[in-house]
Amino acid sequence: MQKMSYFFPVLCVCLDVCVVHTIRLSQLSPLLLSHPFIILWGGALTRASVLAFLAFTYPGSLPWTKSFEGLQSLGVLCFHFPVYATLLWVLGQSTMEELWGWHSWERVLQGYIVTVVAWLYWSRYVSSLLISWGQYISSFIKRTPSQKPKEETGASLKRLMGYMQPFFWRFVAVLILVFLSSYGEMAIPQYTGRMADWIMNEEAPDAFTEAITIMTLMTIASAVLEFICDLTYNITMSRIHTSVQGVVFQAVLKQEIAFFDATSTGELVSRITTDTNSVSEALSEELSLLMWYTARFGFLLFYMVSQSWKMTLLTCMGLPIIWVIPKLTGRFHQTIAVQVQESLAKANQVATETFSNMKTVRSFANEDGETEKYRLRLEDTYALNKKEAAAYAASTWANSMTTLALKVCILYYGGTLVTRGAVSSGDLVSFVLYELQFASAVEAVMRYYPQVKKAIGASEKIFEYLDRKPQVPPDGTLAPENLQGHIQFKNVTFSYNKENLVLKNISLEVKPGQITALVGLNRSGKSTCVKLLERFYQPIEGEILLDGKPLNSYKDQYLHDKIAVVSQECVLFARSVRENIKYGYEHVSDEDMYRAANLASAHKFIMELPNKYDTDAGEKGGQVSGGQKQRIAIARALIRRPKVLILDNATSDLDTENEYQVHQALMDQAKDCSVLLISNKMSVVEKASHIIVIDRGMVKEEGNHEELMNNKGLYASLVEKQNKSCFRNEEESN
Ligand SMILES: Nc1ncnc2c1ncn2[C@@H]1O[C@H](COP(=O)(O)OP(=O)(O)OP(=O)(O)O)[C@@H](O)[C@H]1O
Repeated sequence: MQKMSYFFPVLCVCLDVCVVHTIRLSQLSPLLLSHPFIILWGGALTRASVLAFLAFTYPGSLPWTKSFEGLQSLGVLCFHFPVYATLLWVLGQSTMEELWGWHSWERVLQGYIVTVVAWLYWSRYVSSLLISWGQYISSFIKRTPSQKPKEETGASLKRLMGYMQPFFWRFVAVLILVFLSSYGEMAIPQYTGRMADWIMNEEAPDAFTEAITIMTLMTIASAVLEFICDLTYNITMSRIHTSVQGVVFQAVLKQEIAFFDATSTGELVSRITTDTNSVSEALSEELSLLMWYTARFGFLLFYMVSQSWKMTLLTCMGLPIIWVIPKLTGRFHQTIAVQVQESLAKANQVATETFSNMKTVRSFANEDGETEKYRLRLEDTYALNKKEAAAYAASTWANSMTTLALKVCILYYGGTLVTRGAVSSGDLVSFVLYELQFASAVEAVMRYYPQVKKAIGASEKIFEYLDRKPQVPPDGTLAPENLQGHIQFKNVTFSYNKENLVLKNISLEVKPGQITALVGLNRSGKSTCVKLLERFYQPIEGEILLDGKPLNSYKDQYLHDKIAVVSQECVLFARSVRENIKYGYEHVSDEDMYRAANLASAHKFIMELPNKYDTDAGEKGGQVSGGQKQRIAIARALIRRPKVLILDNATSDLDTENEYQVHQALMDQAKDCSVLLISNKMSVVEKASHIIVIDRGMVKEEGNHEELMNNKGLYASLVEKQNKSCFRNEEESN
C-alpha cells in the first residue's frame, strides 16, 4: 500500500497531463474538438480520482494536494515544451500541409497564433507551478490550523472595519491601485489580439510597434502599481493585527477569575495567538487576492463583452455552475473544518497541559500515559482530516470540471464564429486570453470569498472575548488616602457552582493593628474567604465591609494595592528577583525593595545569589528553592506597604528559624496594618491576637489561644493532634 501510494498519484498525474495536453492539441485539431465532452470528462474524472486517492492516502495533509497541483503543472509544462518547440520548428517547414492537412498559409498563421496563445497559457502553468509549490513549502513552515467558520459574518465584518477605520485613506489608495493595476493587466490579451490581426492582415508595420510598446509600458506600470499596493496593504494589515492582538489580550485580562477557572490556558493562548494570526493572515493574503481578482473579473467582463457579446453570454452561462457547485461542496468542507478545528484544540490542550506539568508527569512516570492520551486525540483529528481532505478533493474537482467545460465550449463556438467571419481571428485570440483569465478570476473569487468569509467568521471568536462583560460588578470609586484595614464579613454565604455552599452565613472581623488567624480542617473554606476579599468572586448573600464600606465601593486597583496576599503556591514570573519583588510597583526605589526583602528575611539569601537581585527567579530557569520563593513573594507583598496583609500558608515551606524570623518581622509590620493569617501550624497560629476557627464553611469558635484551649473545642483538639504528631516525629527521629 505504501509503495502504491507513490506509484498511483504519479500514474494519475501522467494520465491527467495527457488529457490536459490533448485539450491543448484540440485547439489545433478540429477532429479532437468534435469530442470535447469525452476529453472534458476524462480530464475531470482523472483529476478527481487523483485527488480522492490523495485525500484518503494522506488525510490531513492538504500540502500533498498542493504538491499534486505543482506536480501536475510540472508535468504539463514538460509536455508542452517539446511539443510546442517542435510545432514552432514544423511551422517553418514546407511539409506543414502534409503534416496537419491544412490547405493555406492563412491556416498556418492561425495555427501560429493559437500556438502563441498556448505558450501564454503555458506561462500560466509556470506561475501556477511556482505558486502551488510556494504554498506547499510555506504550509510546512507555517502549519496553522484552519479556523472555525461561523455563519453570521456581517456583524464581525463591521467590527473589523472599525479597526480599519484609522487607515481609511490607505484603503482607498489601495483600492485605486488595485483598479489601475488590473486595468494595466488587460494590455496583454488586448494587444496580442491586435498583433494577431496585424499578422493576418499585414497592416502597417507601425501598428505592430505601437501595440508592442503600449503592451510593454502597461505591463510594467501594472507590475509597479501592484508592488506598491501589496506593500501598503500588508503593512497596514500587520498594524491592524498587532492592535487587535493587544486589545484581545487586554480584554482577557479583565475577565473575572471564575472565567479563568473555566477556560484552559491553552485555549486562551490559542485565541490570542493562533486565532488572531489566522484571521489576520487570511485578511492579509486572501482578502488582498479577492480584491485583485474581483477587479480583474470586472475588467475582463467589460473587455469580453466589447470583443463578442455572444461568446461572453456563452461564458456567463457557465458561471452559475462555477458558482453553485463549489458553493455546495464548500459548505460541506466548512462544516468538517469546524470539527477538525475543535478536535485539534482538544489535542493541543493535552499537549499544553502535559508540557506545563512536565515535572508531575515525570514524577509519576506517566509519559506513556500522556503520549497515549495525545495519540487518541490525534486519531480523532485524523479521522476528521480524512473527511476534510475528501471534501477538499470534491470541491476542487467541481471547480476544475466546470472551468474545463467552459474552455472547450468557448473554443468550439469561437472557432465557428471565425469561420463565419462574425469575429476576427485577433478578436478570438483576445477573447480566448480574456476567457482564460476570466475563468481563473471566477475560480479565484469563488475560492477566496469563502476563505475571507471564514476568516471573518473566525474573528467572531476573538470578538467573543472583547464583548464578554466580566461577571464581577463594576468596581467603585472609593480610594481614601487613609485606610485602617478593618474587615468585616457579615452573614456571607458563597458557592463556586451554585450547588455546594462553601461558606454558610459566615460573620467574622479582622481588626487593624493586630494579627487575626483563620484555622480549620482542609476544605473548610479558609482560602475562599481570602478569594472573596480579593474580589475574585462575589458572595451569594451577605456583605464584606472594609472600614465600614462595602468592598465593591472601592476602586479595584486601589483595593489590590491595599490588600496584599501571599499564598502557599506562590508563583514567580520567569524574570529577575528585582522584577518579581517590584511586580506592579516598578516605580518603587531600591531602598524600599531592600526594606521589604529584609522584612521577609529574603535580603540575605538574595545577596548570595550569583547575580543578586538580577538573578532569574522564574520557574524554568529559576535558581531559588521553594522556601526562598515564598520569601520573595512575601517581599513582593510587603513592598506595597499594604493595609491588609493576608498570609495563606505563606510560610509553609520555610524552616523553623526562617519562619520565626519572618513572623517576628510581621508582628512589627502588623502595627501598621491588619494581618490575616491562615496556617496549619498551630505553633504559628497561637501567637495571633484573635483566632477564628472555621468548620465546613461555618465559624465554630473564636478567641485567643488560651480562651480556645480552655474551651476544649475543635481548636483544642487540632492543637492536641498536632502536638501528638510532633512528639511522635521527634521520637522517631531520636
Ligand atoms: N475554584 C474553585 N472552584 C470550585 N470549587 C472550589 C474552588 N476553589 C475551592 N473550591 C472548593 O471549595 C471548598 C473550600 O476550599 P478552600 O480552598 O477555601 O478550603 P481551605 O480551608 O482553604 O482548604 P486548605 O486548608 O486545604 O487550603 C473545597 O471543597 C474546594 O474543593
